[in-house]
Amino acid sequence: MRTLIVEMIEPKRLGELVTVSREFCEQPDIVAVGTGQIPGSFAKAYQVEDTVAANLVSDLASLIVNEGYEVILLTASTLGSGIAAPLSVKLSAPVVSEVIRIQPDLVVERPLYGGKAVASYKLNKMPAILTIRRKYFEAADLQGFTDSSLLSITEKKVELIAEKEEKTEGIPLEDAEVIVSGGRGIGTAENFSILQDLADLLNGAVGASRGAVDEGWAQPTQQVGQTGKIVAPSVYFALGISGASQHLAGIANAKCVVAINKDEEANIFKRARFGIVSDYKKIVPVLIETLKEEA
Ligand SMILES: Cc1cc2nc3c(=O)[nH]c(=O)nc-3n(C[C@H](O)[C@H](O)[C@H](O)COP(=O)(O)OP(=O)(O)OC[C@H]3O[C@@H](n4cnc5c(N)ncnc54)[C@H](O)[C@@H]3O)c2cc1C
Repeated sequence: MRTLIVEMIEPKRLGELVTVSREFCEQPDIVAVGTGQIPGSFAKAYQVEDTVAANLVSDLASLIVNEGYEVILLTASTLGSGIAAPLSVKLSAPVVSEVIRIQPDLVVERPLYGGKAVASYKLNKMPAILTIRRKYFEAADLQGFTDSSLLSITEKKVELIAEKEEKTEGIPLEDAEVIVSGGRGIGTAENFSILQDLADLLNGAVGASRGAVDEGWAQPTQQVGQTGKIVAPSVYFALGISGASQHLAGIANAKCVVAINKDEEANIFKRARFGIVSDYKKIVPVLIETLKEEA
């Protein structure tokens, strides 16, 4: 099937979409968004520097119709979701968002109800647009680079006039292999510093439940869950977090969850591979000391 990837030039994201594309075709085409060389080997590559979704939709739609693409793959990101919805309207094409698995015969799966269920959809009409949830597909190893031709934008509906990088310290939650998250059970904003110490030792990042964010102990950007970040670390520490379904929705793809909670009935223990029923203040300092000795 003729498959088109539309994505920012970022090897990991492109690699994940290339893996997905192999379910539909041997070699996809790409519209690479941004500047720089396009990593990997694509049948045909177009490049567009404009990163504003609203500006890309009309010309993307024309390209898709002219070239006869059948499957359009984007990441479930701000850009991908920003393109997918209006593109679907313009092409009268179905869109399935947050896809986590591709099954045979054009069946795709996505989580529902904050990860409590998985829904399967059969794609009956082409072109079909899929946004793919990050970290559910192993990124393909992209060798070499592909030359591209320019995809010109006919109408700049919105102009990006400034981009100011927000200073965030440490590793972004979405990329972290280890996350140490705290909830309302942490007790105070100051107590979060011990979570940072543990995260630093493990080269990880500090996350939080909405409970902790609502208390003002952590930043909204640190919130994990249904209305926060969807993360997929190798190890996720949940300290003083009860394990509400909305929080669990954010860690559905975490490989190993370690929970420390005073309440042995806490729901988080149902999701945890390792659970310690205790006050985190007794456990975390010991963990930190042990890790320092091992280092
Ligand atoms: C529409 C909607 C969207 C939501 N989105 C999100 C979201 O994205 N992310 C999210 O996290 N929540 C979200 N929530 C809120 C969610 O329902 C819970 O209220 C929230 O996750 C609770 O946070 P918590 O576990 O930190 O707090 P609590 O539920 O108050 O739990 C605190 C836990 O800490 C334990 N504890 C206390 N002291 C200690 C100690 N010293 N040592 C160890 N354990 C201790 C307690 O036993 C308890 O289990 C959402 C809710 C709604 C309605």
